[in-house]
Amino acid sequence: MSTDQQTGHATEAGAPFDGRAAIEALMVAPGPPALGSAYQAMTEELRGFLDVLAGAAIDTEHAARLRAQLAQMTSRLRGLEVGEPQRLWGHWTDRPGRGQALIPSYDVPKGSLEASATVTFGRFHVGENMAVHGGAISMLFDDLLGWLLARSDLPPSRTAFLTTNFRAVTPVGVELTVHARITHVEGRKRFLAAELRHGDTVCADAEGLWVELRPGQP
Ligand SMILES: CCCCCCCCCC(=O)SCCNC(=O)CCNC(=O)[C@H](O)C(C)(C)COP(=O)(O)OP(=O)(O)OC[C@H]1O[C@@H](n2cnc3c(N)ncnc32)[C@H](O)[C@@H]1OP(=O)(O)O
Repeated sequence: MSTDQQTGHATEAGAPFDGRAAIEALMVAPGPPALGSAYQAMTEELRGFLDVLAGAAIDTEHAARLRAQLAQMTSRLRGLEVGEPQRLWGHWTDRPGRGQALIPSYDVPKGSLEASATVTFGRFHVGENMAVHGGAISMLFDDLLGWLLARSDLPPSRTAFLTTNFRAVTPVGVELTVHARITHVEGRKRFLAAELRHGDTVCADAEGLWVELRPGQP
């Protein structure tokens, strides 16, 4: 057994990284519940920080002070860096948001072919003119549909394509509804669709293909 230098995953000597096994391993919480609660609270605080920072008009002195504080935190964390399978970020698969701040938190039930959830974008995700950035919306769809599949009984898969249509401006700071569904499965191919609404207004929708990973496929 050796360690993949890039990902930190344990591999049989000379064997390639196995993406399917890595996704399956993620279905177990990476630590005890107390750490999960603390980590989830920390990522929620981070989301709040990024939203306030993205909306704040700070002065030069404030920016310099913040930079110094962030640099201090970064250097404290440097010594704690681990490989991909050991990291905690995004791996709290037993909790809404999974302990990450890339996209807003949402929750979908396990084992279903479709799900609805609520989600609120903050100012960190603003593109311009108080509209949510289109890339953030696509990222939400990719994550949500991938997560719906990960929580289904189907074997692990990966996004092959994702097409997003932006139908109306997506507002920031208000609760939105998102609906995701697995529309059909053909062999290794899973076709999915999603819709993001603000009240009765469809803000965006998406269609995508996920392809089941073969055992041993990266
Ligand atoms: C804890 C979990 C957290 C979940 C939430 C997080 C979600 C985040 C999700 C991601 O960000 S995933 C990262 C973004 N995606 C990638 O990096 C994928 C990169 N691409 C690949 O790895 C491969 O291209 C892929 C696995 C998708 C497919 O390669 P394969 O070699 O397995 O597919 P193959 O060529 O055997 O094709 C299988 C079928 O799919 C079809 N196909 C593959 N790619 C396609 C494509 N792009 N468009 C249309 N069809 C496609 C292909 O034509 C064929 O159809 P048929 O069986 O009918 O002949």
